[in-house]
Amino acid sequence: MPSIRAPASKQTATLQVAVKCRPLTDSERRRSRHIIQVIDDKNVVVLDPDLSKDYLELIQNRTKERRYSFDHVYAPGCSNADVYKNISSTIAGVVQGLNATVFAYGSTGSGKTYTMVGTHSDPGLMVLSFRTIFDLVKKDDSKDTFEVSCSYLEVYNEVIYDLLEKSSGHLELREDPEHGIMVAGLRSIKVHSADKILELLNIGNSRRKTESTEANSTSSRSHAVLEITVKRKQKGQYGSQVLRGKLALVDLAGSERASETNNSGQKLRDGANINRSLLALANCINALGKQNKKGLAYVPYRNSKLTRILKDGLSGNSRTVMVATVSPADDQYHHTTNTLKYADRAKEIKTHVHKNIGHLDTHVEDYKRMIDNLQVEVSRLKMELAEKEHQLSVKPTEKAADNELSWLNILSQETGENVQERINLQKALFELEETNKRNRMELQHLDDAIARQQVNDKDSAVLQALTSRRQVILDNIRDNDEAGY
Ligand SMILES: Nc1ncnc2c1ncn2[C@@H]1O[C@H](COP(=O)(O)OP(=O)(O)OP(=O)(O)O)[C@@H](O)[C@H]1O
Repeated sequence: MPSIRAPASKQTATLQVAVKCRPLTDSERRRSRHIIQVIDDKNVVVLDPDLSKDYLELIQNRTKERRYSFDHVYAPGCSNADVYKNISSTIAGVVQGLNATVFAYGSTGSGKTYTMVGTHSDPGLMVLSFRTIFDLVKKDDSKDTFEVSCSYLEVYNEVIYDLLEKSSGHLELREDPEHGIMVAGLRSIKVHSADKILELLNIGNSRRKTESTEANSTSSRSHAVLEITVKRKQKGQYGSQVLRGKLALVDLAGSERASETNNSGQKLRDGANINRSLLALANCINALGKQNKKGLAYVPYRNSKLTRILKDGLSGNSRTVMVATVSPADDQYHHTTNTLKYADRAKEIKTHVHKNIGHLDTHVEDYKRMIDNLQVEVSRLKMELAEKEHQLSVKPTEKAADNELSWLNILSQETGENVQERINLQKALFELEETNKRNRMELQHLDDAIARQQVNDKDSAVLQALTSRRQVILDNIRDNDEAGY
């Protein structure tokens, strides 16, 4: 028997999109022009720095500015606390059993880490969020009891690591029918104060892969996800129930163009992997953004670990905030307009929010999951131990055999990864086929309705609407078919 009750009602929410423009850095101030004008708290204009276009624009009578509107726009003088003011109610919902996701999206050096983590004098959205959670728990005057726990992971080169483990092994994603995507073996630590989470956040950040790149001296080379779970136990007249809210705070690695960075070797490979998952994210945003207007589009979540982890935040049970970060420097124009293009599409994304209500037997599920995680951990430790013991007992003459063995290990690991990849592809194809099956059904209904209109009603406006909808669905089927190749 599933312990989480089917929600009585789901509410549709629209992804909240904010744009934050950072100030010019000292070195940029010497060499760059400021090309962003924040008109008011919802509108921003980006000036095209390419002066050679002046004449062309003039004769085409087109403006050289691009204007965008978002839920919120923050000028360079705004602090992280200013951004937080507009999302604090979303964070507060976590204490009431609702899920929330906040992610920063932008090119390298645009201010994502500054926004999410912040500094001592300007704490970021991660720090402000868990302060709110503990304030609300402390101020709560009901008889409810609370349990707050925290996990912190990074996705680096398409591999998941636990940032709260000193030497974390590779972690795998699992699909739990009840809880969705889970990371097997990820530590979740119970915390009793905001200071404790801050301590864990700092420890995790010190383990995070960062590098000095041409574009940013402390560039994040991995995507980091801090997850805070609040379990609220309520004792009522007829028994107890548990509300479980989950907050995912995401600091993405910076996208960059290989041609701009002068990176080579490992840095170049990192960049390619970072771009691969960011491209997958952009493709998901694209597909979800047009879903509303264009019927069912295939959403390629399975193309990267990052998009699988963010799936709930992008379309499932979550109130979600995207903070698009941009630099005002003229040499960042293409990055800025690219970020704003995706931010603009993200405004169309809908999620479906409901409270996570469980009864006390939810604990049984928790224990099952904990045992599951512990088993993964135990088998990992056993393997490490066996490997160490083996290394200690190997004599020099056995070195060759040992090399052979490690080669075989690598081969078997790679085979395992290949099999997993094929399973993922198979699942993706299955989802694609399902989407198209539903699109074809709608097409059939539309054809029937068009035929009826042509014979009976002959209302030209309705006929036109049906025909254009039919075209949209056909386009969609074609797009989806292309995605399947
Ligand atoms: N609002 C701000 N006020 C002052 N400085 C800022 C602000 N936002 C960002 N910066 C500065 O800009 C630089 C780049 O910021 P940050 O490291 O946050 O970028 P990023 O988008 O996380 O980059 P990457 O993707 O490469 O990790 C840093 O020196 C940071 O201190």
